[in-house]
Amino acid sequence: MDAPPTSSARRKVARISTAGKATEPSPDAVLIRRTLAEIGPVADKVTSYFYALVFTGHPELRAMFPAAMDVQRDRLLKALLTAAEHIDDPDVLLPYLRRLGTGHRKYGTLPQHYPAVGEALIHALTRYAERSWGPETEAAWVRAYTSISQIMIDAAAEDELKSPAWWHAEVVSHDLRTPDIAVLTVRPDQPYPFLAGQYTSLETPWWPRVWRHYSFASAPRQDGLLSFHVKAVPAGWVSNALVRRARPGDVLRLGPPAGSMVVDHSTDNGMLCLAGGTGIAPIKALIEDVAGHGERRPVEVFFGARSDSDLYDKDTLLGLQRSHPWLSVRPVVGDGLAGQLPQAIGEHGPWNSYDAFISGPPGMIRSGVDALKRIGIPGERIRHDALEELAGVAG
Ligand SMILES: NC(=O)C1=CN([C@@H]2O[C@H](COP(=O)(O)OP(=O)(O)OC[C@H]3O[C@@H](n4cnc5c(N)ncnc54)[C@H](O)[C@@H]3O)[C@@H](O)[C@H]2O)C=CC1
Repeated sequence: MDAPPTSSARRKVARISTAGKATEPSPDAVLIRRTLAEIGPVADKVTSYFYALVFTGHPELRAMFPAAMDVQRDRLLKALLTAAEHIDDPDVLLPYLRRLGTGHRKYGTLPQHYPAVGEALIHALTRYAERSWGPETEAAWVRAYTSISQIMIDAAAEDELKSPAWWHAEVVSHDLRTPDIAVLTVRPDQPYPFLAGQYTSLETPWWPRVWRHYSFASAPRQDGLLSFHVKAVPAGWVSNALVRRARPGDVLRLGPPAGSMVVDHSTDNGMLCLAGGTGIAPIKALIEDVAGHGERRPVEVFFGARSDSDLYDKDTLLGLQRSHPWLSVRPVVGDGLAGQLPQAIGEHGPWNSYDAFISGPPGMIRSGVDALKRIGIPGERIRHDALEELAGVAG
């Protein structure tokens, strides 16, 4: 996914970030952050105004967004503001924007749509960042948006040469494991290359243009089938449709794979995996990946669930444990994985030569990262999906 940047993208970021090489932020970054600080408290108003400007100025763009603009509502604006905030940091910015650019292909985004969005952004900021706004600030934002949009456009154009904008995928099985959790297996209409531990975006036929992220629950398979573990969450458009409505024969759409919570096969470090609820799905994929590579590195899984019935995939995991002597799976049942986890991990180990993988609700990921750092695993050896992406997982 995060292929090396094109030379034109590299040039652009190099230009905007020259001053950022030092520890001091560049003058543009200072102005941009001042604007962001000013609009922070009125973010909701900025968001409504921004979308109203986009849709009234360019009604043809409305059809690219879902009918109900709840979660989707502030995604685009938030992504642009996040990118602007990191304008000095090409290491973060480039992979982020390239993913955003390729991910936007499934919405039907074209290069000619970007100026309309840029104009709305500048107008919304002019209105709501009155105190910090002026010609210099405006010029900094125009430069930032020009670079941001060009990187996204370039990434989409490059991706177009090698991948479809989306895949159709037919549901081939639907297994209701608990009243709220289903395991779905789908067959994509074209080969779908991905790595174990990654996730995709998924749209159901019942709620057009409402996309949610789901991790693959298996490593890539010979037969090309993909599987997902889905929990229906209250008011979740996509999750309820997938759990309660989807049946074999229904056709979903999938976006491109994303995520960097993948196995580094260049080491034989042990792997410490923490999973909460349906967060076990990508961990199961990682286990299959290690097994498929014929490796014998220790893999230790702590699988947290609120109750025994939420350990819906325990039998599969215990089956894997029986076949693989290097694998150990420990269910941790209770309300506070956060409270129990440090103790559970502390009873085992030492973990200093392990890489860590965390998957589950955002709160669990946050407290899991803290717990792992406390037992001495450095941040760069802890992998998890981006929390802002997970905000769109549930639902
Ligand atoms: N790649 C990933 O990271 C994936 C993440 N998910 C996310 O996993 C979640 C699964 O939901 P459920 O099965 O309902 O999980 P859940 O709410 O039942 O929680 C699962 C476990 O996490 C613990 N936990 C929950 N919140 C916590 C917090 N704030 N601090 C510490 N521990 C906490 C619970 O005690 C329980 O042991 C969803 O939010 C889904 O979006 C699902 C699949 C993949």
